[in-house]
Amino acid sequence: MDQELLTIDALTVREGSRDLVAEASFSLARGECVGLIGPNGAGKTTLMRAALGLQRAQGLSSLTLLPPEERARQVAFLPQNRDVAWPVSVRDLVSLGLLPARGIGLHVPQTVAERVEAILAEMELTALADRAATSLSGGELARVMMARLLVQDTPLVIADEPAASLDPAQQIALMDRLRSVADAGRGVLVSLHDLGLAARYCTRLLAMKAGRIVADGAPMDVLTPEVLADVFQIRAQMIDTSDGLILHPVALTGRGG
Ligand SMILES: Nc1ncnc2c1ncn2[C@@H]1O[C@H](COP(=O)(O)OP(=O)(O)OP(=O)(O)O)[C@@H](O)[C@H]1O
Repeated sequence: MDQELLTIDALTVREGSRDLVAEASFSLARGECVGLIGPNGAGKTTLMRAALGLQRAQGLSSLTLLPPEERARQVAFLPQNRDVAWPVSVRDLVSLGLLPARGIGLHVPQTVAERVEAILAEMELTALADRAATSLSGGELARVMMARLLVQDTPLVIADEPAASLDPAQQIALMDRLRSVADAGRGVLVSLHDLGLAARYCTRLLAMKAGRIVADGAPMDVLTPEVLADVFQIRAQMIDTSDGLILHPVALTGRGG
């Protein structure tokens, strides 16, 4: 079985005279939960979209070599923009994730319906299944979008800031789920702003600064004082506990600095 789920080679996204993503290269193998970290505007979303073929780029992404139907079976994507334009029910919204599997039409095959109910239950969304998605709170909608992502059961999952707007318990549940996707032999690429979650749950981190991947490795090898200062302009207190690494960011200077 091919272990590589994604290969990116010298991927570059140019806008005018600026490289939003500059010569990004990495591979992602089965079993990996790769956290993409970096400050606002570093290029994380642009890199993910270019890797998926949603944004024009130079260089190689193995996903863009696949025909559209095969790409849809290979990768599921959670975009940062979670706007829902119509008052579609939660159940239907999650079911839409399976469009490549079920085809367009009103008829939902029994196996697809069962899978949707199972993921709704797993994500504690059964009670909300008949609610209009437009009536949900931000955190509830984030969980629905996660359910729509996970229902697809693709070898590769790409999620852009899935932890945004979730409460602490839901953030932990989300990261547990993403990690178990990787532990089951699939692969995850996830952008995160919470460096503590990234350190505890990711098997590997990619740090981006101004469009470039400037560090790639195990969390402890990436979250060094040098990288934290250079990429994030912070330092951090790190405590190794039985619950995993606790990382508390503080400013380089000033209060707490
Ligand atoms: N179409 C565009 N034209 C010009 N600049 C763009 C375009 N799209 C994105 N950018 C710029 O590219 C940079 C990278 O944006 P991107 O959304 O990839 O960053 P990010 O790391 O995901 O940031 P955040 O953490 O804030 O979501 C930003 O400075 C953004 O303003």
